[in-house]
Amino acid sequence: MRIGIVGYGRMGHLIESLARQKGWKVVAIIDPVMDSPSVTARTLSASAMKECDVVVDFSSPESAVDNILFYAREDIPAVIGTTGWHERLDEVRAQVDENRAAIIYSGNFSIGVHLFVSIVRHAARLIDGFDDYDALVSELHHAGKADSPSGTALMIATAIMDNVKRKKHVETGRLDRMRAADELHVVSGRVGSVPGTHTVIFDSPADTLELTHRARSREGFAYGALAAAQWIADGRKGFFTLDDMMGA
Ligand SMILES: NC(=O)c1ccc[n+]([C@@H]2O[C@H](COP(=O)([O-])OP(=O)(O)OC[C@H]3O[C@@H](n4cnc5c(N)ncnc54)[C@H](O)[C@@H]3O)[C@@H](O)[C@H]2O)c1
Ligand SMILES: O=C(O)C1=N[C@H](C(=O)O)CCC1
Repeated sequence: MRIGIVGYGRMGHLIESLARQKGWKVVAIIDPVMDSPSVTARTLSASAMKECDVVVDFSSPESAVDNILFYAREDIPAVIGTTGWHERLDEVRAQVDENRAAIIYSGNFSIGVHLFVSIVRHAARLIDGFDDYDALVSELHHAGKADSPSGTALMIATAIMDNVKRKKHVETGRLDRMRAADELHVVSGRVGSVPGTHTVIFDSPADTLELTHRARSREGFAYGALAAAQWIADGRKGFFTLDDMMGA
């Protein structure tokens, strides 16, 4: 497999080293600012990516949409790990479908988080029948993270909102007021080098239920992204999520 890496930061470096361990060829590394001789180009172009069978993108929230539309236009199968752009999902999906492209995206490519979201979905269905229980999502990440809330926290919030009928809106801001009963508060903290901790709290007057996923390193994200790279480069077309891949 010949892989291109877009964004050569914390995740890009790890993807490179795990891809090489698998015997894949790293044929392009794109980053506008990273000072490294491994970087092959500063910007995306057809010529910079011409040898790639697949691209793995862990870049920045600001560049994600333009990058995805580039992969779609150039018909390069792509794994999008970058977060912070999901509010433009519908617009991006329409263009990807129009180009009959091959894209898989997820706010979190770790298999453990995929399982965690399934567990939360199931727990939310149970909690839906017990009005005494309120809910909250919290996420902690390293101080260098550029976006909040995390893409994972938004996936978890969706799993709760889809299943707890009394929760109708997600609130991600600081609250200088009382929280309404139909709001699901998603809170973010940034500290040190935490790779990613997500907690769901279901709280009643009598007790508290806490579900936590705690990543020990970034390896889980990178392994999942490389599995997705193999899957998306297989000739399939469409705009997929990690759930589609796991379901298949
Ligand atoms: N989906 C997942 O499993 C998962 C896991 C970890 C991180 N992430 C997300 O991946 C992204 C990157 O995370 P990170 O910790 O590696 O960040 P990072 O800041 O360490 O690295 C990002 C790199 O992207 C580069 N970049 C910026 N604009 C670019 C562009 N237009 N083209 C190419 N490169 C560009 C930056 O120069 C930087 O080197 C974030 O959005 C983060 O939330 C997702
Ligand atoms: O380190 C990051 O940045 C992470 N981003 C993803 C998110 O926003 O959920 C996944 C966890 C790590």
